Amino acid sequence: MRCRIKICGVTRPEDAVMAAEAGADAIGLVFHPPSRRCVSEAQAARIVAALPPLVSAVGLFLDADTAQVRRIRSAVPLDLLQFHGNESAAFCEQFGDRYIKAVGMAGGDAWAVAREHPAAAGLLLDGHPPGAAGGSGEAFDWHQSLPAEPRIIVAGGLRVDNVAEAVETIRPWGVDCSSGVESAPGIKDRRSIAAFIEEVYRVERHPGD
Ligand SMILES: O=C(O)c1ccccc1N[C@@H]1O[C@H](COP(=O)(O)O)[C@@H](O)[C@H]1O
Repeated sequence: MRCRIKICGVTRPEDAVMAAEAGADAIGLVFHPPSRRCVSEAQAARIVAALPPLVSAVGLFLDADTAQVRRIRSAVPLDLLQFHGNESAAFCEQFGDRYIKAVGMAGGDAWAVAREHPAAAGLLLDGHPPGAAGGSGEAFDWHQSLPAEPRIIVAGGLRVDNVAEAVETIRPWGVDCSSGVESAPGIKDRRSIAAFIEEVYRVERHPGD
């Protein structure tokens, strides 16, 4: 089974196209105003409009209120929602969209979040402490015991030089990378994205190399 790849924190249409052309399965749009990668609705709509077919657009929220999520959903054609804060299952499910629930692995309990969100399409394990924002480039201990779940997405501090170890150790459904493929916050780097995606493909073809 091929490990899916999401490139998150995209702020420019050209970066979304570049990621898709390099092989990304999904791109992420951050709707969290304090983030340096936060996009406006208009910016997000332009990015999604530039995406080729069969590449998903994921909208990332962090403890946003219902009205904000609804407003953005109706302005931007998103394929999936990603909730990166302390959102309850009832909150996440109210929108009727498929969603990914993030777990802050620095002190977070992945089993508890998995139990609390049986309807989540994905469980994204990130390196940040629960309650803090993600996108900080912090990895978590991939060798710790994790829920045996088919829907795990590994995030947090992934880069071209460590993604192979994460994939080999956890064998996740997907990986998600933001700061590790940037030249500046929100500005994606073509070579880093291409190298990152190639590395995921390589480790799947030649595990253990
Ligand atoms: O990218 C951000 O600014 C951000 C802000 C708030 C919550 C999450 C955020 N990013 C997500 O965090 C993970 C890991 O990112 P990184 O690769 O360690 O930089 C990923 O899903 C980002 O989109």
